Amino acid sequence: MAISAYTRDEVAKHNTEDSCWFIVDSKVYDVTDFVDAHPGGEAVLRQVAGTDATKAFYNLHRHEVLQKYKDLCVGTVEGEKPQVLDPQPGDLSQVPYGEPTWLTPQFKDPYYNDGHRRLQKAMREFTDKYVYPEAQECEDTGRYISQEFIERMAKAGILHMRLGPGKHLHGVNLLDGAVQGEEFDYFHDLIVSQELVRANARGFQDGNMAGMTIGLPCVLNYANDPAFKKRIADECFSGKKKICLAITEAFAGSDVAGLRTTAEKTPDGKHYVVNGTKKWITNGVWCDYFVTGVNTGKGLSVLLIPRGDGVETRQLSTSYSKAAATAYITFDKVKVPVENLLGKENQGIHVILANFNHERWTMACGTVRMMRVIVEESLKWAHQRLVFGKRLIDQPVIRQKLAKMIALAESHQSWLETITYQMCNMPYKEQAKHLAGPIGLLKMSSTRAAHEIADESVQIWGGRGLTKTGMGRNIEMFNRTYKFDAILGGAEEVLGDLGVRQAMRFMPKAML
Ligand code: HEM
Repeated sequence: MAISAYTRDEVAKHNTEDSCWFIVDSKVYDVTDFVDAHPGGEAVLRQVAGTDATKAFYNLHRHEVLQKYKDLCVGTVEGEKPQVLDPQPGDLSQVPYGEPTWLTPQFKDPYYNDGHRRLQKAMREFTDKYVYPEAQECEDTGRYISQEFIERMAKAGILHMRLGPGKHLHGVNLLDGAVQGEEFDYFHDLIVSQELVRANARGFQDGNMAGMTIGLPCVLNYANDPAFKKRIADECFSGKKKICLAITEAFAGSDVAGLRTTAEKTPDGKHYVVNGTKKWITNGVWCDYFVTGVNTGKGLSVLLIPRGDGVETRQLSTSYSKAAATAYITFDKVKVPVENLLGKENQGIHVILANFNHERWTMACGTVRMMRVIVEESLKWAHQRLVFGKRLIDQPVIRQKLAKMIALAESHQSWLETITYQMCNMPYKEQAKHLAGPIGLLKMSSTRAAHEIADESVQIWGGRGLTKTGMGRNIEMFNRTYKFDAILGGAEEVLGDLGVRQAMRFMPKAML
């Protein structure tokens, strides 16, 4: 349909009961049939009928409202061009500090190659087109991730990529050839993690197969039978079956030696019988497989327990969305074949520890990207919000807050990239020795920085930063949920201590 052009005088005539038009950013909107449905009420729209309502609109709405209601746009103002950026799926942000340095055209960077850039572009488009709408709906309603969406990710190779570099990626079609599985390194991994976070829904972020990301590596690395491993991997990577990691209990969190879920062998030696409970198990509500930490008498063991007789899961209500499907699980005389043992009996601690660094590093990737989202949102808001006749950005106190937020986001991205570079260039076994400490410190420091950014941003946004809908909803979401990263995967204090204890091991006899 051809877009009509109207003069401002023509628009001005549409200020009657039967015809209500106004201008936003040189575009003409006919809201005559929408006034009754307008969430902000009819009166406010009637007050601006026939006028240019650009300032009023952007003081009260996010730009995406206009994208959602684009059908109300009937034309443009003759001789004028819209000034406000209209981001499309896949676009990079043009807001200063809205993207990391390597995605900012005027800067050079030492780490990323063409393959990384191709993957970033493909992931951004996928996230904007498919992840964002699914994430926002699930986050709001608490609905669980849909099977259709899981299969879409499986087809694009995203489920494979979530586990990081490795043989499981070889020969897999990754986002229509954006990257070859054989080339996939930790910078690709970082890109996947950081792009997915842009769906701005912390509960859904975990609901989006986080259990698989931390549970399936235990099977890939520690299954004792190749056929068994292949079957479980195929089922999970295709999205047909879902898997999660079930270690934590109400009795014991980080202290895995205190686990009270027991597994006793049957007299014929063919099964374990499992009894006990698990708490805060991400995705547990809808999972088919539980990679479970159990006490086998002389130590900890890890079993892959399929959902079946004696396994019950129920939803826990936490401060993020129910879309995360966080579960309380009970195992009541559950019979598990001995073939489902991962690693060796009583030596399960190795199975659990092996993936910790990757999990923590992935969480740091997410936290650091979310910090940047908050910086970008706050910069936009400070430029568009008018109070006492001035923009917020014109107040020195607001600029101070932004300066602190930008510095925290930028410095943590740089530190993250330095560590990622080491991960790319160090054998996995060496990483446990040399990088567990730095990764622990990075995660600890990122979540402390997130705490500062959440706090400062709410002060900038005021009531909107405390409101779940509308302009400040991402600020509200971040302020409510940043703590998940400060607790899950190792609490800040535990990780800080780990970082210093690792340094102590390498301390020379250096005297002052
Ligand atoms: C095409 C034009 C418009 C559309 C599609 C629209 C849509 C909406 C929507 C969806 C909301 C709910 C909050 C949100 O999601 O952001 C809202 C709230 C609101 N709108 Fe509009 N609106 C339009 C124009 C305007 C204009 C021109 C004004 C004022 C002059 C206005 C005043 C308000 C107010 C006061 C609220 C409540 C804000 C709050 O709770 O903070 N709207 N509008």
